[in-house]
Amino acid sequence: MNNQVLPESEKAMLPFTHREWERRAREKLEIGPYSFISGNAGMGETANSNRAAIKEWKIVPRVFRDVEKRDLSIELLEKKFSTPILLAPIGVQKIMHPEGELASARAAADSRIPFIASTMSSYSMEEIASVMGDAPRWFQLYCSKDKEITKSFIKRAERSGYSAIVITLDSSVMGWRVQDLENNYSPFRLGIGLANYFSDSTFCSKLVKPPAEDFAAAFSIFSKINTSASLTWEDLEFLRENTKLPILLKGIVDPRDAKLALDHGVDGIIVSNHGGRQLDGSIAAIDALPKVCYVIGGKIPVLMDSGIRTGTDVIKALALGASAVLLGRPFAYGLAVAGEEGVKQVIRNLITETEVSLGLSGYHSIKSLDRSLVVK
Ligand SMILES: Cc1cc2nc3c(=O)[nH]c(=O)nc-3n(C[C@H](O)[C@H](O)[C@H](O)COP(=O)(O)O)c2cc1C
Ligand SMILES: CCCCCCC(=O)C(=O)O
Repeated sequence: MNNQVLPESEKAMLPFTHREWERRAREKLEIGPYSFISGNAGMGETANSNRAAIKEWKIVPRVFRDVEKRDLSIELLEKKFSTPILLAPIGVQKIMHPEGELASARAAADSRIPFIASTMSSYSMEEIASVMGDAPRWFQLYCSKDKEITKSFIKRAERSGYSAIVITLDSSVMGWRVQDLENNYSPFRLGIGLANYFSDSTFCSKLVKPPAEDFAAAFSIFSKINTSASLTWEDLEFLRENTKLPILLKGIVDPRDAKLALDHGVDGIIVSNHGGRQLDGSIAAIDALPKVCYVIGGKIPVLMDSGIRTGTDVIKALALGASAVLLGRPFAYGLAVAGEEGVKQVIRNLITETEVSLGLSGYHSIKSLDRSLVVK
């Protein structure tokens, strides 16, 4: 599939619904990778709640309001974007397609949708940046136990044109992912998702031999320093001191944490429960959103992910106060099914459905959306 341009006949046959993308991805992938993407923590209750809660919110459309022209543009961190959609940080994309992040980053760049590159990417952040030209990109950081590595990642992200740092906080340890345990599957053990580490001079300075010559030793060191479970609010100071880029915190669902984030001067937060992959039985992200937005009071942007599948989901999240949403698994399935073209098609479908839903709701712009559009 490398660099493959799909023939028009195949493009026309690409799916429109999330269910069908997922079905085709399942057909295409081995059970290990497929379950890693689709799987959740524990009994999958958080993931189920994400969808159930979005469904519980209902749109109450308005009429006679001139929706001839519809404007999806937003402003975020002092930059203008043509839609309120970003691609969520998703690691290990080579398990979905050989071109992995390079394909999805190109698709995001083509649609001018910000791409958030994961720490656990299967291509390095520089390789990803190199296919994006000047298109918007952010870097998602898992803070390493080794602060020098964290610093090095931040500097590399700055040098390669990433314009914000997203720090994920809901993954101090890996969630209890039963399907991966049953399948005895881990992309990391296969060396996938470690590109940022293996291309890092600070990380490599700790090795006797380069990762290509002694994978076992490199993997063992990676496993020891990968993420830190001892972080506290004090560590934000260290991060702030080490970059002038905007910092967003991902994985906030409690309004008290939102308030702390605000008090600590972060530039944005992302309400997320990691799509239900981390803590099972936690609050649905969309249900956490209104209270978080209330305490933030519009002072910094509040983004949201976990369960966004359709244009109406986007509209609901924005009406409940989100400044923008992150698209997760839908684009991962698009990538698995048809590489770059699949991701482009998933994005196109979502943007078009969002625009149609905005108009049908009786609103002409994202800016004009308000809380009264949705009820439970
Ligand atoms: C396969 C996979 C890998 C992910 N990797 C990361 C990651 O490296 N960093 C991160 O912050 N979130 C990661 N996420 C979580 C997403 O950023 C996002 O929060 C989640 O996919 C939202 O849920 P949804 O896909 O059900 O909408 C990952 C999600 C998936 C499905
Ligand atoms: C210790 C957390 C590692 C997570 C790896 C990638 C990820 O975020 C995922 O959801 O999978």
